[in-house]
Amino acid sequence: MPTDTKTRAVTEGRTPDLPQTAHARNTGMPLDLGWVRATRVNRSAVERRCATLPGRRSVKGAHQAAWLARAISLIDLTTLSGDDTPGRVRRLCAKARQPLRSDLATALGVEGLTTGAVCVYHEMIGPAVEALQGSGIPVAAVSTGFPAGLSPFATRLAEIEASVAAGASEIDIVISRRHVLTGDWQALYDEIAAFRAACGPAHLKTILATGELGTLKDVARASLVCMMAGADFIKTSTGKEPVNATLPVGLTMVRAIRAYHGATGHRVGFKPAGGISKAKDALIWLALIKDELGEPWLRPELFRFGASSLLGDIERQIEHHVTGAYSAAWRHPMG
Ligand SMILES: O=C[C@H](O)COP(=O)(O)O
Repeated sequence: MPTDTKTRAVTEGRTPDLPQTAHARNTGMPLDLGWVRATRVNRSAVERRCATLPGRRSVKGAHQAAWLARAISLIDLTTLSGDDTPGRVRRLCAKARQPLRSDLATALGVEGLTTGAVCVYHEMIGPAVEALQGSGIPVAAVSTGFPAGLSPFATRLAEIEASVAAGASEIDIVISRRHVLTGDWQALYDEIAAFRAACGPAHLKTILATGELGTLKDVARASLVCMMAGADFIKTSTGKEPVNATLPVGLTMVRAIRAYHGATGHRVGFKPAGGISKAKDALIWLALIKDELGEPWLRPELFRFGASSLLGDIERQIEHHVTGAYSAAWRHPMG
């Protein structure tokens, strides 16, 4: 297909232009222990459903490029390394501002496309805020003793407040896994409600660290409790657990979001994170969200990928779509 035909098809099928309706924050609700304890998950049904996703939902050509462009707009471009430096964060922010090479963005008709956010540790908020000035791209900070979440409670609250004061408008907290593992739902609710209060205007993303929760039933119950306590997003993983974002965990969480929306009218966002590094996997996640939650969730206010290396692979696939050739992965550095 000649490039101009491809370009037109992508532009017609482009998806980042969804109407940006105002999104009311989840205000939470009192802890409903009856609902929490009655929640069950049929693991084999979930696994069967997930097994059908990769084959059934493959999109090709211009549609695939359009979905990949949409995926870029939904990435929390992340660096969470002990050796992060202001220079690395500035390079990452430059990538967030212009995630696609300009000839590729032009060919797809997505000039001005940016990632959904940049996600960093507290000490890197300053350089990120400075580098993103004027771009409208939010800075997200991981918090509350990320990734284990085992520092003193007062320290975790103070960390949130410090990150908001430093300019983070999204706070990715880690929950106390022990509250889930011991079934202490009141303690989990109280913790998340306090984190939400400490966030003030910043949006609260609650990381469940699902790889450490044991069962899908507890993933569903923890998801509900976090939403009842006022989470704006529920997020799978820190990226540091041995098992991170899996489709069964994702399906369980989005069904909890759907149930909560049905009961309260509040739309809570979803962020799969950790180990999502291939464009084809991003497409499967988007298909899952479209099937289970529908189009309203496919925008940055309600869906993000937490990913440090996904963008590079997406850029390679888009380059292949536009030019017919693949470039080496090293030509798409992140930071
Ligand atoms: O929240 C984001 C994750 O830490 C990123 O994980 P990743 O490095 O496996 O993409």
